[in-house]
Amino acid sequence: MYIVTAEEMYEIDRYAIEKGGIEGKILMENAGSQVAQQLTQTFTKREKMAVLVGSGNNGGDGFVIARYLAEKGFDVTVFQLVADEKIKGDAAFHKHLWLNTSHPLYQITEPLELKQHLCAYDIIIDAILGIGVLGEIREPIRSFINVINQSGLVKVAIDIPSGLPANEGIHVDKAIKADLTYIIDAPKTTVFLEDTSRYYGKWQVMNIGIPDAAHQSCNPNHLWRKKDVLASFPKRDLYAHKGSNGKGMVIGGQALMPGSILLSARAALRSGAGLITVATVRENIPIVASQCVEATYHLLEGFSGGFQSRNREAFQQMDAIAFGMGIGRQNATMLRELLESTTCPVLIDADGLYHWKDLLRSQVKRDAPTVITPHFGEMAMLTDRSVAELKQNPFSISRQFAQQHQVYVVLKGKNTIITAPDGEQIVSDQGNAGLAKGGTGDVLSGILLTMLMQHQNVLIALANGCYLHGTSAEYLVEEKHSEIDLLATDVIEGLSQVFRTLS
Ligand SMILES: NC(=O)C1=CN([C@@H]2O[C@H](COP(=O)(O)OP(=O)(O)OC[C@H]3O[C@@H](n4cnc5c(N)ncnc54)[C@H](O)[C@@H]3O)[C@@H](O)[C@H]2O)[C@@H](O)CC1
Ligand SMILES: Nc1ncnc2c1ncn2[C@@H]1O[C@H](COP(=O)(O)OP(=O)(O)O)[C@@H](O)[C@H]1O
Ligand SMILES: [K+]
Repeated sequence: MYIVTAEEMYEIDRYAIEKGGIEGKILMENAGSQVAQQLTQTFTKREKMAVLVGSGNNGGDGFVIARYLAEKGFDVTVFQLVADEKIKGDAAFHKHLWLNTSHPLYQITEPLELKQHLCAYDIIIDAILGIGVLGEIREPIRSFINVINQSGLVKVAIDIPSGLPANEGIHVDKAIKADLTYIIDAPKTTVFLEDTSRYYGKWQVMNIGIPDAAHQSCNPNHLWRKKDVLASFPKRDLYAHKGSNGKGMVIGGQALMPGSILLSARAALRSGAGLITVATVRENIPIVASQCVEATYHLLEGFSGGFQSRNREAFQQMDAIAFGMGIGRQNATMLRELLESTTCPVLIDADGLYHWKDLLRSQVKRDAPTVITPHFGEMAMLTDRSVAELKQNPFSISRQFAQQHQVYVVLKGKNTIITAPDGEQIVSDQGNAGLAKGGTGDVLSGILLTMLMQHQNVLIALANGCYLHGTSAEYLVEEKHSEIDLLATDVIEGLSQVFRTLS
């Protein structure tokens, strides 16, 4: 599935119309008929529906929806919230078809008038403003939105809740707070931001027959789904041996933090790693080894001094390395030497990100992929921005940072945004609030480590890893646990069930 900005959506429509030869009127017919079909399955004929239409093509969708609902015997009325002359083109065409049905059309100019009418209805279909909204919401639409939000009725938005911008980085002035949104063709960027996602309510994407070539013409971001994992997940070879399933190392764990490295190692093993070596300080080895008997151990030397040649030899045998879980914030020497002396992918997480920040000013020479996995707080630290600024612009800040430093960025949150050094982006929206606990990030690092050792394409490996992590939490909360009691260790155990659905 794709994720689009408003500009990309217009480009996709243009391509479908000009190159695909599908007229805009037909796309609008498809959009309206698809939404109407969903509405007839979700609501009953006892519920009275008010379709509110504005001046643009979003309003055009509204006329089509109303026509199909009426055809199916639903009690539906259209309220036109703009002057007649504002309705043009494809929307005017579909308004004409609605008028031909001889069902009523009321033109409303006053918010109070709308309020009085709405008393007689159960459901509002919001087709007032779509992705063409620009600037401050003008009167009288502004007041209409207030009336709708205060109505207490069920609000179903078409494509996007009216007034909400499609793109990140735009202040929300005034918008409908929908209970449900039927998104046309592809989710818009604001579906994935903390502040704006709440306006959508539940959402569902309507396929309106736009050819895939139209999407590919503008190379939009991807939303990673099970079918993408199934198409890209490496198959186990019948004659596989532990070497062919990848050798990986997790480096971290101060004396007071054995848990994080243990979680990463166990998650890496549960994700199918051939061999995992835990590199940690002497005090941790018996603790971690007692709970992770499948791993081998490397005594980490040179923590406070230089890089030991024993370390270098061990690191160079690996297919991928994860660094930083519970390692403490002192001394970036080891990370620098690790990055410069290895040719395998290196993933940097947790405290390791503080070491990496120290290295940003000096040039670290590296040809192999480097992956960083910050949460929003760590990303704010790395980019010298506030968390609030990041939450408003996570896509553009991640992209700029990944391109500038030539790294893969996994920006973790409810929606995890994965960015390649060339700017390509994938979103993983799996998971739930049960993951908002200490240790789940360490589990993710272990899963990603294994994916990195087994997949040629780093971006896809990372997207698959995030899918496994989030889906494990979803299955566990559906069947066994709750978001309250779920622990990081459960997420490791839950991986078995996710893998079974992939074979
Ligand atoms: N071929 C297409 O282009 C298709 C478009 N579709 C629908 O068309 C929508 C986009 O259509 P449009 O580009 O006409 O955009 P809109 O439907 O969002 O309408 C834009 C109009 O809204 C008004 N407006 C904009 N900003 C405003 C503000 N701040 N305050 C008050 N009024 C404001 C202006 O009159 C502007 O011309 C999509 O969201 C989707 O619902 C679908 O029908 C599928 C096909
Ligand atoms: N509300 C949420 N919904 C979905 N996933 C979440 C949520 N909160 C956290 N996560 C996921 O949980 C993990 C937390 O990682 P992190 O904050 O690094 O934890 P820690 O460092 O304590 O192990 C990330 O993968 C993140 O995407
Ligand atoms: K709308």
